Order: sequence, then structure tokens, then C-alpha cells
Amino acid sequence: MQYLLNAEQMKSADSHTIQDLGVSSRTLMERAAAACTDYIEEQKWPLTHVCIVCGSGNNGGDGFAIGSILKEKGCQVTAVFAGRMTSRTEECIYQMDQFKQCGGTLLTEWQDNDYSIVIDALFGVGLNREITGHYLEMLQHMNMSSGRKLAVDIPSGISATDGRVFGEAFQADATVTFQERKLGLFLFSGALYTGKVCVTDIGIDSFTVKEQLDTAYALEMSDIAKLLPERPPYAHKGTFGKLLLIAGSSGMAGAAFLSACAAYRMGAGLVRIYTTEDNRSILQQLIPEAIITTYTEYDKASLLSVLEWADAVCIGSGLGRSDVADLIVNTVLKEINVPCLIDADGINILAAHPEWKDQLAEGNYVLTPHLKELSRLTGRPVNEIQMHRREVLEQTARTLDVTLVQKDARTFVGAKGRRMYVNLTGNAAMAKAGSGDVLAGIIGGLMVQGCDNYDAAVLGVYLHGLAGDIARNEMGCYSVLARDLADALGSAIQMTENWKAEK
Ligand SMILES: NC(=O)C1=CN([C@@H]2O[C@H](COP(=O)(O)OP(=O)(O)OC[C@H]3O[C@@H](n4cnc5c(N)ncnc54)[C@H](OP(=O)(O)O)[C@@H]3O)[C@@H](O)[C@H]2O)[C@@H](O)CC1
Ligand SMILES: [K+]
Repeated sequence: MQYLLNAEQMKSADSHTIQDLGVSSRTLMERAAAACTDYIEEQKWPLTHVCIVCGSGNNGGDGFAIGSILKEKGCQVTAVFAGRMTSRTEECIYQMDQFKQCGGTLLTEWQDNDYSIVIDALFGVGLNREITGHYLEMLQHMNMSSGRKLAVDIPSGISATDGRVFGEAFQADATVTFQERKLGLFLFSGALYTGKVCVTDIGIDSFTVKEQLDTAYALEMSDIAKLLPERPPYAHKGTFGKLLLIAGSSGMAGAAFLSACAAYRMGAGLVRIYTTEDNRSILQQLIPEAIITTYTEYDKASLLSVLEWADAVCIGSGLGRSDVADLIVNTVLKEINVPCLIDADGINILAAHPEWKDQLAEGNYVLTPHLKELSRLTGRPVNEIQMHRREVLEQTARTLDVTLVQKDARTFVGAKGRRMYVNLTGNAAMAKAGSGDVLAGIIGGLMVQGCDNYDAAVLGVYLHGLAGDIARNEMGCYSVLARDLADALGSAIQMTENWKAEK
């Protein structure tokens, strides 16, 4: 598991290490600086003339400490101090003095030169507002330089907490970040500025912070192997559950096909599609493995009978908006007593009938909205959700009492009393129609095999992204179809199985 800390959590780990464990701030800073110079040497970056831009906080202190190390190694080093002398932290003052004593060149304005490396130590996790004026110009000069670019801890201009760009940011080739991954390095737009991220242990004790439930995390291969449901050798199709997909409407057979295909590839034992009669023959041809039950108008008896059959249900993909669809969703909400995933139009229908939301609390639901659907569901505008994604996720999951999968380029998963999950697999090739239907099928396929809702959501999102990465590697960023994601799922699962076997 990879923990992803926000600025406040990182600061709390820093001060715990300094105040409670007695490790001096100077020691930490010197280790941080050594980690950066080690990285540069390992990468064999040319050390002909290094420029370090330092702010007045401890990130600036790191920068001066890097300068001293490089100076002692005989490199030509120019430090540009871009902060205010009066705002310097104690450590920044000390490290600046040390740097001067080593004979380093100290400027207060950018000077164009043929720098082989530009090091950004302007702002670290302490950045808390828009970058303007002198600082903005400095960042623009740094970005224009042709030298290799290293960010110290985080590229200046990126919020460590949510990845937003405060006006302008340093475009790094690599970021050496201290002790823990900061959320902002992995969310967009921050992730576009980091270059390669190297996490380095400098002896900060972050254990207590990571134990806290409000610290977000991402999965790694090792976690996946543990979360995947067992497949005992004596199994038969009944062992892996009966999944009901209430999906597809007139002209939307594809959604049902994609979900069913993904659910089977995820390992579901039996998949039944409950859809409109005009989808019958096309679905039978597309996916003969699925059982097809159809309706022409709202038919409560047939709906109750398929609900009775199911061990888990996915409702909404391609369902469309109609009176019949409304009646189906309403009945499912009232009658269901197995785990249920609500996707796409299922969410839109729920959003149009706020009084039905109370039913969710009595059930066992996973909701998979993209930002527009979440906006309809919560009544909050999309841009507001984008600015406060975490808060909206946690609040919605808590008030509706559901597992919420907030789909985006970085999908978040939240549930009451569970840690926020941030998904780091996947890529832009997946931004296509049908991708969400595949995800619903994958998560449903896990739910029906007995995975707890939250685990199914987290694992499903991870595998969906990994399948996307495999498909993109085969076909490039433009040509991947949603069905390719379902098809690549087998390779994605196999990757995690191979990993498990090799351990
Ligand atoms: N001992 C430790 O804790 C260790 C810390 N370490 C290092 O320290 C970094 C954190 O240091 P930090 O907390 O001093 O904050 P930092 O990021 O340097 O900047 C804060 C300064 O910037 C200013 N400022 C903010 N926004 C601004 C803006 N838009 N425009 C202009 N000014 C702005 C802000 O001003 P203020 O808000 O106070 O007015 C303040 O003066 C961390 O990332 C790591 O690199 C490591 O060495 C390990 C040990
Ligand atoms: K920085």
C-alpha cells in the first residue's frame, strides 16, 4: 500500500520527528539535501554549472544545503535567493550562511546562463497561495532554462494537498520527495509537473500519521494479490455467484454487453442481463455466455423473479431515462436484499427522485458516478466538486451511506469509516464511451464473488486501470475501445497472479 499524505499530514510527521523523537530539523534537512545530490549523481546528470533557486522557507534551506554539498564536491554552483530575507526560517538562515562559507555564488535575481542543472527549492509543502510577481517570473525563467530540472520535495507551484497549480509551476524532469508521497504529486494537474518521482527515506517518523484513517492511499500489486477472491479448485459456476445486470435500453445494447463481458472476465459464475426485448437477439449473438431476460414494458413480476435469482445486482448502465426505467429503479431500491451497484442512468434517476435516496441507507450499495452524475446527485456544480473532490466524496459517501466511486482521471473511492482510495492506474486511452460500463461489470463481478463492497470497488477500479494500461501499451493512446479493456482484464489479473506466484 502506498500512503498519500497532504501538506498538513506531512508537517505533522515532520514536527513529531523533531519534537517527540529529538531528531533535529538540521539533520533532516541535511539528509534531504544528500538524497537530492545522490539522485543527481546516480542519474549521471551533468554537474558543470548548477543553479539552485531557493525560497525563504525550509524548502529553500534544503536548496542551500544541496548547494553546499555540491560546492564541496567542486562543482560550480549558483544559488538564487528568491524570498524575503526577513521571512527566512532559522534553518534557511543557517544553510544560506553555510553555503556562503563554502564559497558558493549567491544572487537575488535570475541570471541567464548555460546551467546544466536547475534545482527548484523555492516552495515545498508550505506553499499556500497563488504565485505572483517576482516568484512567478522566477518560475518562468527556471522553466525556460535548458538544463535538467530537479524539484526538491515537490515542484514549486503545486499544492501538496490537492495537486492544483497555484498559477504557475516548475516543470521538473524529476522530483525527489522526502519520506512519503504527497497527494499533490499524483493528482492532476500536479502529476503533469513532477517528472519521475523518487521517494527517499530521510528518517521522518510518519507511522502515526499513516495509521490515521484520514490518510489516503493507493494500491500496489502486492495488495491486489491479497484482495482477489480465492478460486478453489473444487469450484463450480455456482461458487462464483449469479450477477444480475439491469442494463441496456433500446439502442443501448452495448452497455449491457460490455458490463456482462467484464463481469465474466472478472470471474463471475453466471451473468443474467435484464433488458428490453429489442436487445435480445443482438446480445445473444454478442455474448452467448449470458442469460438474457427481457421486458417490453414494466413487469414487476419478472423483475422480482430475476432479483430473487441474483446474488448481486448492477443497475443503470445504458438503462436510459424513461418511466419504465424509473419504475425499475424504484422497485430495485425497495425490494433488493443483495449487494447492488448503481451506475450511469441509475444514478441520474436517483438524482431526479431525491426522496428515494433514503432507501440507500437500508441497503448495501456501490455508486459509480462520474463528476457530472455526482453533480446531479449532490446538487453541487461540477467545478465546485473538482475544487473539493475529497470533501464531496467523504460527505456523499457518509450521508448516503454507500461506497462511492468518484470516476475521473484519478478515481477516488470512499465509504463511511474507510480510508480514501486514490487510483493510480489507467490512462487517457480509457476516456471513451463504454469504459464506465466495463468498470461496473468488473466491480459487480467482484461483488458477486463475495468481495465486500468497498474492496470490490477499490480492486475493480485498480484492475480496470491496469487493463487500460495494458491495452494502451498494445494499441496506443487513441485506438483502445471499451471492449479492449474488458479483453485486457485477463492479462491484468494474470499480472497480479504472476506477481503472487513469484513471491
Ligand atoms: N524540518 C522540517 O520540517 C523539514 C522540512 N523539509 C523541507 O521543508 C519544506 C517545508 O518547509 P516550510 O514549511 O518552511 O515551507 P516552504 O514550502 O519552504 O515555503 C513556505 C514559505 O513560502 C511562503 N509562501 C507560501 N506560498 C507562497 C506564495 N504563493 N508566494 C510567496 N510566498 C509564499 C511562506 O510564507 P508565509 O505563508 O509564511 O507568508 C513561507 O515563507 C518541505 O517541503 C521540505 O522541502 C525537509 O528539509 C525535511 C525537514
Ligand atoms: K520545490
